[in-house]
Amino acid sequence: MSETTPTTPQTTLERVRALPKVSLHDHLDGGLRPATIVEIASANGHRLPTSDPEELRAWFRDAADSGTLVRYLETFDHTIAVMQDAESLARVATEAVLDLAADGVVYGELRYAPEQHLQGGLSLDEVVEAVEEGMRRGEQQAAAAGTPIRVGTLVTAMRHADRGLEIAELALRHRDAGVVGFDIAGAEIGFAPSDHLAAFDRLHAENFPVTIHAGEAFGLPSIADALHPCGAERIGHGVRIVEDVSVHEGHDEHGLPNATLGRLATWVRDRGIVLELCPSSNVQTGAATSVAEHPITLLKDLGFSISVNTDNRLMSGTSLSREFALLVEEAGWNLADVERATITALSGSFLPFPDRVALASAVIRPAFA
Ligand SMILES: O=c1[nH]cnc2c1ncn2[C@@H]1O[C@H](CO)[C@@H](O)[C@H]1O
Ligand SMILES: [Zn+2]
Repeated sequence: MSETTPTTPQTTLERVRALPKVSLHDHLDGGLRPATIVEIASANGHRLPTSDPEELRAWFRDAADSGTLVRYLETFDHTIAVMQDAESLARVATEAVLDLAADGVVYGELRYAPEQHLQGGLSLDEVVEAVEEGMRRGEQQAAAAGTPIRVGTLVTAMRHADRGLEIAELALRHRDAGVVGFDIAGAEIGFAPSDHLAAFDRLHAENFPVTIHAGEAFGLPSIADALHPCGAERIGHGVRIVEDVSVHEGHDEHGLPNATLGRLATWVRDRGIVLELCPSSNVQTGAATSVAEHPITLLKDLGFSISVNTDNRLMSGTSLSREFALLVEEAGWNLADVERATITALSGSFLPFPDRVALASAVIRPAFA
């Protein structure tokens, strides 16, 4: 950050917000506006911890600050409860697109698990149709507001449930209508990616891209399982790949940390597997101690393909700009690091290749130049 005026956290945040960014890992049901939750809950009778939007915003952040993934995930009961009819699903999707666009995101992938939105009588296909409708509306409104954004959705299956293949088929049915990829999420310990191998095999037989949450609450075996039998194109989180990296004293001739990589970490780095890292979320679930000490900075310095993400903007009280600003303020990142992570995210995205090239050359490169 080379300028004569001193940089403060606020100015860093504003500078990063003005730059075009790419978001790969953002849960639709983890990013609702508190006022929207209050409004829909009062209409559908769902009881919330508080009906004051600002108190509710704080409640989510505090409750998610729990130290374990399982307790962090309990907070989703209150967002999922207000996403059970077509109108609410479309509204939440539109607002998510507008909120990303206002934060300077120019391409985003939003994920959610359709199987969690059936309590009001919708079918799986109706859930996906409502979300896609809301996404298109969001894109149109963002363009009209002068903050153009393109979004794709990732259809997620819950790893503890037994519907992987059915959800994979659902994703395939909507692949030309906005669904760009497939994911599995939920509690990681005890629920291996290969429990859903039939889904991943089916998707790969149809040349459909997959990302898998792995290496967040469980370690290297989870990442290896996601990559090899399951063939994930990207890894959701993957932060615990650092358990296969030993750091030694000192630095090499380029000023980079001396480290030895195990076979799995070598594979992930050398194949350029894009990791969807989510610093603040990891601090809340206990996967990292702080943003300053988050392994993302070591992984960046060692040449891993890292992207920066929010995971759940509501639960972490964050935005993509804020995640980058924290890395700049607390972990020594500069704007070249922000640009590199943005280009990496774009390269790993499930957008068609010519669209990625166009976005990089017409929007991202010029803004950082
Ligand atoms: O960081 C995470 N790790 C694992 N699962 C998650 C994370 N964030 C959200 N979800 C889960 O994904 C579902 C669909 O969006 C959410 O309902 C939540 O249960
Ligand atoms: Zn996630």
